[in-house]
Amino acid sequence: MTQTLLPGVTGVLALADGTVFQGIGCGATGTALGEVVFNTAMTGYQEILTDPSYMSQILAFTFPHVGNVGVNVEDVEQIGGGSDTSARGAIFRDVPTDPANYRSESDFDGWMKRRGVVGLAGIDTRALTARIRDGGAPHAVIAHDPDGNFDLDALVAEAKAWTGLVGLDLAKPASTLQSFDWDEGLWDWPEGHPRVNATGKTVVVVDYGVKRNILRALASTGAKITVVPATTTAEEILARNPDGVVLSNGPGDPAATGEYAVPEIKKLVESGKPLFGICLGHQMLALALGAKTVKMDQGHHGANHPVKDLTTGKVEIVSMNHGFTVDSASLPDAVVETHVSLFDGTNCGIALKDKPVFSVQHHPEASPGPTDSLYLFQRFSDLMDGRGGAQ
Ligand SMILES: NC(=O)CC[C@H](N)C(=O)O
Repeated sequence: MTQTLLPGVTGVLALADGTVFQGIGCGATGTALGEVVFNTAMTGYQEILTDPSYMSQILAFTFPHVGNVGVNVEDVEQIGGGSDTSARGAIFRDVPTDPANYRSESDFDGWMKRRGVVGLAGIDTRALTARIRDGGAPHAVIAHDPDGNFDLDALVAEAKAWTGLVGLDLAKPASTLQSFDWDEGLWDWPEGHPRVNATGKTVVVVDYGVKRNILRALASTGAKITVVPATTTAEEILARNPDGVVLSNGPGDPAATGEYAVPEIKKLVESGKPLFGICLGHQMLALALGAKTVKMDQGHHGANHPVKDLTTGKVEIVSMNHGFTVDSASLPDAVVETHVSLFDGTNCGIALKDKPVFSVQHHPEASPGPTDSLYLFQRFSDLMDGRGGAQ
């Protein structure tokens, strides 16, 4: 197979099946390998690109104009690290624009360069999206070279050789190595993120690649928060005698954490402590309860997904970012399905019938929005207070 490089091309996306999208490079130069997913959110590009759950993925934004609000230090979701533990590449319809916003501290393109996010603009993102919709998320290499030197066959071969996210444990590499305390609350204008004086319950958050806004939303309920590494044992967690435990979001295949995380979560469930799982934490909890997880044909990545809370009958518009899902047919009898996606009927939440344990697939912290699901942090707080059930 020989591909023809068009004149003036400085960025390419080479898919494992040999398809090559050619356009204008932006952000960091070099190459990055990953699974290509599209995100339909119209805002929040900085939060999205710094969400650790996008590790080993290349993000295609369906919204065409990106960059107009610039970047700042407040909107970074990752606790530490760069594009090695979040999105590696980004694809845009238009070349990122200069910032025009009072919160902007720097331009988006320069920030991508410093972070090592390889960018590609000027391609037909609608064609790419339609392709992902029809054929699933492809393995690909994104490349940016201002001189336009690309060995397309070699890039396609690299994409083809990658074995992908199934079976890949990324929670451990995305996690903090050391425990730390957290007291920053949810952002509000004009003061920004407040320091919260914790008066409520003590919560241990197990970090599988946690987003800062999960910690902020918890802190804003008054909880005193300690974050611990992904490999912390149930015994070590319980030795801290927390009022509740949160299992965070994170990248990679939940089933690949079966060696170190799932057995510990099982013990946490047995301990009877209130437990709240989010996204990867939800999937791992489901595995610990005996259910199965599978790779989705169509992952969910966006900020306008309708989810129904079956316990109240209410529909919430939520932020989503997942490529694996809990197989609802595999849920054991002790588990109630509490939330479902109104897009495709996939499971979005579970609770245990006889224990204070629940979890959701979507992102209740949802920075930059929507905030419909913030009530779940209160539900967890109430559960720790012994008020209300998990469902
Ligand atoms: N946001 C998350 O926690 C993602 C969970 C998991 N890595 C998935 O893709 O489904």
